[in-house]
Amino acid sequence: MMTNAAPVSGRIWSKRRCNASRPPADAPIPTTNSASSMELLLFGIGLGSPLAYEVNRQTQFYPKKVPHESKKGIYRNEINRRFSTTAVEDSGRGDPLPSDAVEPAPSSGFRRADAAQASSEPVEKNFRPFRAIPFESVSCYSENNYVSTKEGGELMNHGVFITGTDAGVGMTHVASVLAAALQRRLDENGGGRVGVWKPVQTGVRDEAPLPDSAKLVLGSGLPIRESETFSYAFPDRVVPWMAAQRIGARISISQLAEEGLSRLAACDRLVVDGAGGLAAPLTDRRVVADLAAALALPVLIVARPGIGTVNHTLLTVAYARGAGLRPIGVVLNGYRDGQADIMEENAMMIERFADVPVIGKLPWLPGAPASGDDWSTWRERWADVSSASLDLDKLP
Ligand SMILES: Nc1ncnc2c1ncn2[C@@H]1O[C@H](COP(=O)(O)OP(=O)(O)OP(=O)(O)O)[C@@H](O)[C@H]1O
Ligand SMILES: C[C@H](N)[C@H](N)CCCCCC(=O)O
Ligand SMILES: [Mg+2]
Repeated sequence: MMTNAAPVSGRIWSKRRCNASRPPADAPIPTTNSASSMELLLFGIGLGSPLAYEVNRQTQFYPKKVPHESKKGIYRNEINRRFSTTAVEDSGRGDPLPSDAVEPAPSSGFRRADAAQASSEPVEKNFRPFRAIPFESVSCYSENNYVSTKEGGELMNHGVFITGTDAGVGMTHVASVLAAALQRRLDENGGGRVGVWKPVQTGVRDEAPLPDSAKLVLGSGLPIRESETFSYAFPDRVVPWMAAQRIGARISISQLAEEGLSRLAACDRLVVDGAGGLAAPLTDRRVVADLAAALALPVLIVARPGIGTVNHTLLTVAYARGAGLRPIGVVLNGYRDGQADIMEENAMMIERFADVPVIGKLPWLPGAPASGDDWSTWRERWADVSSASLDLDKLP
């Protein structure tokens, strides 16, 4: 259940506070190995959960044991409560959407053992996800908030939602490169703060490669803590809805929208790293496009440079527009030797048929660090490449 009644004292994170809490420019960039122990206890603390969590010393934010039977919001990064302006009592399944978008919640939370029961529930036919969450409903999230819908509309001018034509096309890579480039440009023009946000990430495990939240921090070089960059993290590398369901959790779009608006207000530029692509399901009836629409953010589409990308990109642009989103650009990422000609042809066709500018053509730069080491060298190499390859003037 979500209670809208009392704003939580001290939860409103204004721009002023945001700047005040920003580490000094010469502070060491926090890495996954430098967060304090308090910052590591993200799950359960503050929720009164009796469960004790083993903190993963590698990624330092994900509990080693995922307590499937927990009813509290163990899958939600509670550090991000600072971005929440309303008191939230987590039901363990996330919260229903307001007004007519309210969906019938199952009588008990999904558990792994209940998967058969969950899948036997009636499936709504002809379901059109992004029609069900009109932008006006964003005002619900702002009721007790200093961000009004109108201001929220203006905020879209300084945020960008990164999506892609497929999983693995380089969305997180482009998001971190873009964040670094935007910060550099702000620094050269009187200062300001760029934020990065990963609303939902999957495949976060001890043995897995770095999670996207870590890549965003290490790849952008921004002086921010990884623990503050993501909201939901799930162990299985699958579609977010399924990843949540597998541990008996449910992603709350309304909480993410509220959090996103507060994050937008708290920095000068916000780069949001989506998940999977616009049509990737986040819940049983919401897809990534719904989140971008709730935030009213323009979308930047990351696509492959070679064969197949024209079709994938035009489909993504059409889907974005159908969802009421504004595609502001395409980045063709990872072209290799010998691919320049086909990439240029593809860029021309994408611009012609989709009427969206190709604002970046990023080469494949081998040698991305697999672990947390050597990122500063990698970033320096990328700074030169990306400043020549991205047209930031085409962004809001
Ligand atoms: N231009 C590039 N040069 C070199 N390596 C790259 C480039 N783009 C992406 N990569 C590498 O390719 C892999 C996939 O990129 P990335 O994680 O950004 O993809 P993604 O679209 O965010 O994937 P996911 O769907 O898993 O979130 C990463 O290991 C990343 O470092
Ligand atoms: C696991 C990966 N890192 C992404 N974040 C989520 C994958 C979404 C896949 C969407 C699909 O299967 O069409
Ligand atoms: Mg990614």
